[in-house]
Amino acid sequence: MRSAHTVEQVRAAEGALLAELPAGTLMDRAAAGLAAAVVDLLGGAYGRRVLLLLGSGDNGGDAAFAGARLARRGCAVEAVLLGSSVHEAGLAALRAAGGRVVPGGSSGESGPRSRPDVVVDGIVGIGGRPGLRPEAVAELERHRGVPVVSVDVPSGVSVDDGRLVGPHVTADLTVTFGTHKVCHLVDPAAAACGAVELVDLGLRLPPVDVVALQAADVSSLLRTPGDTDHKYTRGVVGLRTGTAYSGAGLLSLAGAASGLAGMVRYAGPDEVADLVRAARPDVVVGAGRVQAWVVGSGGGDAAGEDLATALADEVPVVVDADGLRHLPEELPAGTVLTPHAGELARMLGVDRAAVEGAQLEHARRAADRWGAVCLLKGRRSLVVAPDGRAAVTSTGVPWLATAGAGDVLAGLVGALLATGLDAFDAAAVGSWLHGAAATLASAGGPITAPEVASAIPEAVRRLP
Ligand SMILES: NC(=O)C1=CN([C@@H]2O[C@H](COP(=O)(O)OP(=O)(O)OC[C@H]3O[C@@H](n4cnc5c(N)ncnc54)[C@H](OP(=O)(O)O)[C@@H]3O)[C@@H](O)[C@H]2O)[C@@H](O)CC1
Ligand SMILES: [K+]
Repeated sequence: MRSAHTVEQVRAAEGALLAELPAGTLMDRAAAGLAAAVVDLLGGAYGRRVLLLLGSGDNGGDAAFAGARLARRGCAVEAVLLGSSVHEAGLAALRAAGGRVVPGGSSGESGPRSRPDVVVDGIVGIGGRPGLRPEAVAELERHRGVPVVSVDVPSGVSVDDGRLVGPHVTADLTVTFGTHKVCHLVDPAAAACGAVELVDLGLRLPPVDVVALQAADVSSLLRTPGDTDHKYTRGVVGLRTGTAYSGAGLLSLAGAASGLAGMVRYAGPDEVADLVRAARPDVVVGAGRVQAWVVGSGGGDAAGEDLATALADEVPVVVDADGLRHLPEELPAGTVLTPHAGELARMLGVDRAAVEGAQLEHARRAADRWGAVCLLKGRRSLVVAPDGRAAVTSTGVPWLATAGAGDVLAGLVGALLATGLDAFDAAAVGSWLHGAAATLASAGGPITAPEVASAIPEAVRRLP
């Protein structure tokens, strides 16, 4: 499991370790990992040109000490000082190793002589305020097109919630220390990190609020049938979907009928039921006992009634699409809401752009407001529990942004709920498998929602 900690948690863990270790040990570990990552990126050290952008804090210190290591390995290292002060020990080490300070701004005679092979962003780390100063923006602009390695975090992003406020660095690689920070996992900041590499510092860290499941976590959460299981003990998922738009109903069925639950029931209107019979002989048509319901996908105006009927059964419910317009004041624990940014914006009475810019915050507001799990769909879908715990989905491909993919997801999450997973795990595992199935189906090319549903069993087979 990839875990992200808050700045406060990192500071506390760092403080405890600093008290036990000789001065400079942690920064030395950080700088060694950073220098190694830069060499990996460059494919070597000797003769490579490295430009360091140094701010006034320890983030600049990390970059300067890494620069000293790179200079000793034969890199030509130059540094532009962008802070109100500089990490003196780091700068002294850099100079002693042959690195030199050059002025920023327009390239004069004493400025950097040639285009660097890599820019190392040591402007600010976890002590930075969101946004960048104009000199930093100008310096970054000057080296546009050169690969950027950010130290700890891309400078300028909002570290603890993944928001982007004002200018920020967009990195190709971010080398972080001790643990992931929220901005490495949560969009939109996560998209500014590029690849993220974690350097272990030996910090002793507390339990976390934000995680990203990995394949092994999904594998251990998934309920696989045992010898004595039959279809009812494996769980029955029911769908009241497609009441207005039968296509969405069929897609939610395709997600639900991916083999994870023991049985799928369809309880929609007769004309859609006829289509279901023709398309899916494995689906049982007609209402009956279920362990979880899926409502809302393609529900249109009937979604409110579908939701009320499903809630009356007192089993967990997935509420998707049109169902989200009919939420009661309170929902039972065990409900999963699956909005995209536009739907969440409407639910909370805010602009879509506000949701997209602060995804974790808004998903938490909805989870808290309705006492339900909120699965906010996006490039990195977020699953948030009413107590604030969050799981970020790191699987998937941009091709997954396609009509009907959300209906498949709702059905899949319903099937997982029916197998007995709690709402948070069902949403997190479902979202992970949905992304993994999309990646498999895509193989680099375009995909359709039915193909994503068809690839779910293969995504499960490939789990460790
Ligand atoms: N924790 C750990 O375990 C370890 C941490 N380590 C490292 O330490 C880093 C944290 O260092 P830190 O605390 O010195 O803060 P950091 O982010 O470098 O700079 C803050 C200073 O920058 C300034 N400033 C603020 N906002 C700004 C802005 N938008 N734009 C421009 N400038 C801005 C402001 O100073 P000012 O210029 O305003 O005087 C402020 O004081 C951490 O990310 C990691 O790299 C590792 O060495 C190993 C172990
Ligand atoms: K940085």
